[in-house]
Amino acid sequence: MPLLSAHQLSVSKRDRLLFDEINISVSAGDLMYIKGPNGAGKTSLLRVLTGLVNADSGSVAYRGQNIMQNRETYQSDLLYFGHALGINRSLNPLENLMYWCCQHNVMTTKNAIYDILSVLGLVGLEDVPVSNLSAGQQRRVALARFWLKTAATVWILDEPFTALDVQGIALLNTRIIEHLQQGGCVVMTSHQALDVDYPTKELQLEYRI
Ligand SMILES: Nc1ncnc2c1ncn2[C@@H]1O[C@H](COP(=O)(O)OP(=O)(O)OP(=O)(O)O)[C@@H](O)[C@H]1O
Repeated sequence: MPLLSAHQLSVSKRDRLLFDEINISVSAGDLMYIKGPNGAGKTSLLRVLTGLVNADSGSVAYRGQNIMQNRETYQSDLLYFGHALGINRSLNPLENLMYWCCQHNVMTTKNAIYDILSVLGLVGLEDVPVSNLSAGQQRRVALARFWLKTAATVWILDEPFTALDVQGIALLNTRIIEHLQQGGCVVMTSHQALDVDYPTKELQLEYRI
């Protein structure tokens, strides 16, 4: 049985049909790459897959159960990384991540977060307000979630490489592959070619007039 499946999804925005009759099946170890030009509907599709918004028609299932009837389990097994980072710019990285862990029922310690921030190249910046960090450093703070929410099976990632430097991209690539090898699945968009040595499923969305 697939971890995540979608059946006959259709979404319109402002009278424009973005996509229809989309079917998706993603199993443990699968990396699915949603491709398409700006405005094609990639983010809209990802948001439907997270359960944040409803499709006009069709359904999404996690482990064979509709996510609307299975909301709590799905949310606790899901890691969604969207365009908005969801970090408070007045708080420092440590405070942001402690708060995020509380919100998402992730058990952690300050020391564990320090270790992850170190992996992410943020040593010495733990106590600096996020507003004083560079764009790439702010993304790295949010990326710490990939190391924190280890129980999440389904990763849905919208342009996760944005603003990252070469080393940051390599770090994230490695973490994604590790997650897949541990039996997770990933559905993602990216405008840059994926630098991963891993079989990829692809879904191409076209810009419809
Ligand atoms: N809440 C909304 N209300 C109205 N229109 C919306 C809404 N969200 C998205 N759209 C429209 O839906 C279309 C698809 O948007 P979406 O963000 O899904 O595209 P995308 O493929 O992710 O684009 P990009 O590559 O630029 O990120 C766009 O034309 C956008 O204007």
